Amino acid sequence: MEGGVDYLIDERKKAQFDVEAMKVAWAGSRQAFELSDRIAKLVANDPIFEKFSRPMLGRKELFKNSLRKVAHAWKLIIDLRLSEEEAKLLRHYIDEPAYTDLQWEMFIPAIEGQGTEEQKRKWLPLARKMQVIGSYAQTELGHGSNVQGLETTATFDPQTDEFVIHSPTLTSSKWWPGGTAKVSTHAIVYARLILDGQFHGVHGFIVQLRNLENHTPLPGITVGDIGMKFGNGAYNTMDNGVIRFNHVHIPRNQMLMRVSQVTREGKFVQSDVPRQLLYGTMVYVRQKIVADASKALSRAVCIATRYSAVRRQFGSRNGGPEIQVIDYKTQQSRLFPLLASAYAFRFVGEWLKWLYTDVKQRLEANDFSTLPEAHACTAGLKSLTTSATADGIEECRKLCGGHGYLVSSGIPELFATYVPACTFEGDNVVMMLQVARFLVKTVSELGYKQPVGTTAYMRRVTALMQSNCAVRTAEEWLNPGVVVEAFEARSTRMAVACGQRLAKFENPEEGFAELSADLVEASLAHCQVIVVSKFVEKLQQEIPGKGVKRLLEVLFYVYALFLLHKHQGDFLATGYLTPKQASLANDQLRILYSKVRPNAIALVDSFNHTDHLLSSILGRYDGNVYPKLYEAAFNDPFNDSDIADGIHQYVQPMLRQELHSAKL
Ligand SMILES: CCCCC/C=C/C(=O)SCCNC(=O)CCNC(=O)[C@H](O)C(C)(C)COP(=O)(O)OP(=O)(O)OC[C@H]1O[C@@H](n2cnc3c(N)ncnc32)[C@H](O)[C@@H]1OP(=O)(O)O
Ligand SMILES: Cc1cc2nc3c(=O)[nH]c(=O)nc-3n(C[C@H](O)[C@H](O)[C@H](O)COP(=O)(O)OP(=O)(O)OC[C@H]3O[C@@H](n4cnc5c(N)ncnc54)[C@H](O)[C@@H]3O)c2cc1C
Repeated sequence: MEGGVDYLIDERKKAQFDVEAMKVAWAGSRQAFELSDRIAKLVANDPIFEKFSRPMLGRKELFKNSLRKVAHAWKLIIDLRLSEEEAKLLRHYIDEPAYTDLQWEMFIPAIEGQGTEEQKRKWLPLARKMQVIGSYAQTELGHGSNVQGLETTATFDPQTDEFVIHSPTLTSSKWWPGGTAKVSTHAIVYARLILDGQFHGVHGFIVQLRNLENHTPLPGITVGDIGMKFGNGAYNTMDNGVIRFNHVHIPRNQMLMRVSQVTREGKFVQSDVPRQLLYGTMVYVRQKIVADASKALSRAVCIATRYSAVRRQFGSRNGGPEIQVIDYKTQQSRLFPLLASAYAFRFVGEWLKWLYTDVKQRLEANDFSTLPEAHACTAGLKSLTTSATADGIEECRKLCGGHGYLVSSGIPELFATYVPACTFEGDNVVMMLQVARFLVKTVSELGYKQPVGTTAYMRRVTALMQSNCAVRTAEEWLNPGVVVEAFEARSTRMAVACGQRLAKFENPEEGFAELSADLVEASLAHCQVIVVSKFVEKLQQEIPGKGVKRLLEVLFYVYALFLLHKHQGDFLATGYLTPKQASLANDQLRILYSKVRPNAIALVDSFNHTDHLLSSILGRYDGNVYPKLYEAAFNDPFNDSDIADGIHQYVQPMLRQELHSAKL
């Protein structure tokens, strides 16, 4: 049976909405759609950006090939005069972790956020022209999450007007910074500031690592790669490094001094800027990671959905075709919530980008009032979206059955590249505990301070604690107000319950540690309120195109009611829902799946992913899966010869019972 092509043609005819308009809704605007479409095609049509063979390359070849791609991309950026936004898209579509990610997403933002005007004037033009290449060296062998526990020291030497950067212990070795092992010429190194024997907190320092002429490490610097990482290809295109400093001297003006300054005399000056701004780069990157989650999840979902329409299994009658696996209700109940999550994450990512831009403008004007909210939102949504996306990619692999385990399905490499997002830029549990601190504070202040921003719903604490859900039929769940209220009530009740239990502890920190598992659950509930509410806000906007808004509404209900079903224990335990109401939500969910079904292929086509980006035989746009799987198997270099190396040496002696005399 080779009819995958016909199956997808038939599926596309079933769509009940305007796919081109949905592409625009997904992209955010027509202009954003046209821009990303143009850059995606530019990459897909350039043979240098080929990536299908990546998992078969050895590490050195892989890395060199990655350097070649970056150089080619930089040449394109210059030749075609691409803007920063276009260059960012180019990096996205090349789809290969590389040192430039650190340059553009961490080194430059760190200088922008934590540097003085003078430092920005000096370093940013150099970095933007790639005349210096920078990385972000915060994590050490012994500490990653606990930034205040870092051991690297930066001791001021008043004689020379320099800082001495030093790694006093093995565990103080910088460990993980991307781009550092082989490429970066500079790094922002986070170190303990020591002035006249006194510790003044952890700060960022611009440290030159390599000679700009011959690329050798500078005296006092030992640098190398930390070794192969999870999966073939995947994150191994990145040179994550280890660095050891042996009393390396840098000029005083290379400490990032927007937050605090060190004078020529070696005096510490704390400005009005809050210390937390030192963590500002992480807020920026967490926001970006949330925006990227929908890109990764939508890729996996696109592959699994197209393949589920092509794949047939069981149920043939009178010699007719078997059932498309997408028609199994179990397949739908696993796949469609992921499809809906991709859209939900897309919209919350768009909102978070707006929030970040607003906070950034305020910070530039020395208004720090919204920083705690921005920190809680970026930390929490980073945790929620990356955990769900990593789990979702793995679920998509299983939805593709055995073929999903093939590298040529595109899923293993996507998974291996994606999963570290649950750890980097803040371990997901550690991040949820940051949200918990914010929530606990909000709840403890409820009596005298009105919560604002994403916790504003807790102003209605009395109503949310006392009233119960009024739903009586499955149909009544199709009301955004009813759905959002259910999430708000559950979240408020969980947060208040945590607050009440915490109040019983004499030592609040001890109580926080003891209740931390419950606090993480309360934080997740709050973050789900944000995602659900932002989806509703999106639906309140004008969304042009036949049937587009209706389908997005269906996806909203799928997302929200699936979460409600998954976490029904919380909704029932907090007493907002009755078991009957939870069961009605589940009945509605089944009805919603049947509304998604005819539109499923068109909904994943609306992501506008090229075959190059998907790099998946199962997810091909044309559905021509089986012939191409067969072809790829025989194109694998392992099939170059019928007789593999080692057969004559190790297998044949066994067959001939001559192993005793064979040389092994
Ligand atoms: C393209 C991208 C490639 C990505 C490659 C990967 C790169 C990396 O991974 S770089 C390394 C990233 N590292 C981390 O993310 C480390 C995670 N750890 C932390 O962020 C922090 O250390 C912490 C937040 C977990 C704890 O910090 P600590 O100083 O111990 O802070 P407290 O818990 O005592 O909190 C003090 C106070 O500050 C608030 N706060 C913490 N972080 C931020 C922030 N980023 N922005 C604003 N405010 C922040 C925190 O909420 C506390 O507030 P109060 O409760 O009001 O005191
Ligand atoms: C692919 C990749 C790229 C990276 N790139 C960079 C980079 O460019 N620059 C850089 O500086 N760093 C980088 N990192 C490092 C990364 O930021 C850290 O690994 C991350 O912040 C987690 O810290 P950790 O490794 O110390 O984990 P740990 O904190 O040691 O976590 C181990 C376990 O302990 C738990 N845990 C820790 N603290 C607590 C707590 N307070 N309460 C409850 N549980 C806790 C965690 O949940 C986790 O389960 C990278 C990491 C990876 C994987």
